Amino acid sequence: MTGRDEFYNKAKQQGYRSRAAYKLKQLDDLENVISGGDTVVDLGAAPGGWLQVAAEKVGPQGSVIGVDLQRIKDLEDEDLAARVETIRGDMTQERTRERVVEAAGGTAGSDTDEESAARDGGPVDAVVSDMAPNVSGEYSLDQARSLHLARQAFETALELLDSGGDFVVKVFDGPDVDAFRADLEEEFKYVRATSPDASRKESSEIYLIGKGRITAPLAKGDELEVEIVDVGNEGDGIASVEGYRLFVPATEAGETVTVRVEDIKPNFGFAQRVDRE
Ligand SMILES: C[S@@+](CC[C@H](N)C(=O)[O-])C[C@H]1O[C@@H](n2cnc3c(N)ncnc32)[C@H](O)[C@@H]1O
Repeated sequence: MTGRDEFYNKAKQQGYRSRAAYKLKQLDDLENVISGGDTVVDLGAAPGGWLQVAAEKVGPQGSVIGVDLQRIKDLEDEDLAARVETIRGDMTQERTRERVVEAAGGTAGSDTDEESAARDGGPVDAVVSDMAPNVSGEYSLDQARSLHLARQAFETALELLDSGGDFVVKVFDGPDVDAFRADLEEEFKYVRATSPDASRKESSEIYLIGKGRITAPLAKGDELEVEIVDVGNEGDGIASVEGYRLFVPATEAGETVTVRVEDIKPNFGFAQRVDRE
């Protein structure tokens, strides 16, 4: 029996809408991305296999928002259906992304969504994307389209994910995937690449799992007093704010200085001392 038959038959027997349901189960077994009570956004959700699995895992206190170009039929199981909201739309369109943010309880339409989520975290615990383009058969084209969809999912995740939230994204493997992974690594505690057993053997798809979205405890423009606890390789002083590293030029270890935050990255930031202005 091939892998295809095994998961296809299992899905039929167990009432899942797609064999893909087992991929999400395997990804979740590996990295525990969905817990009871979570709010989950499922991108590229039709026909709904991942939606069924996600709705089971979030339990009665959780909720799942599924988005697809195709219409997604309501789940047959009433308990699961009550936890699921679906949106029909194209995730490459800003309007669809706004509808998803609204459904998740965020404030859509502001340019600062991503910036504020980078500081305070957003309303969502996990964003999972199984989006895939219609394949043309020309691999380099399909791969580029798949990466484009994965990047759209990543932007949505940055807008929506709470601090500590997780991201799962499918992408067809190819040369630019390393750069995409490096971008994820800046935003999450760690990133893992995997091909679940339920993926067809001949498939070139991989899933990247970003675990633990990192958010900064500070925002650009904040002024605060910090103690310089160390000096970096470039000679800048380093302060620690709730474990977050802030680089402050022209300071020395042991000094207490007032600084203004100039730039914020997920892992570290830059500030200028203002007590000498
Ligand atoms: C592999 S299927 C998803 C299967 C699903 N995870 C399941 O378990 O049933 C990929 C889906 O991505 C959707 N998709 C592709 N491009 C999209 C886009 N721009 N916006 C929203 N959905 C998209 C397709 O319509 C398709 O339903």
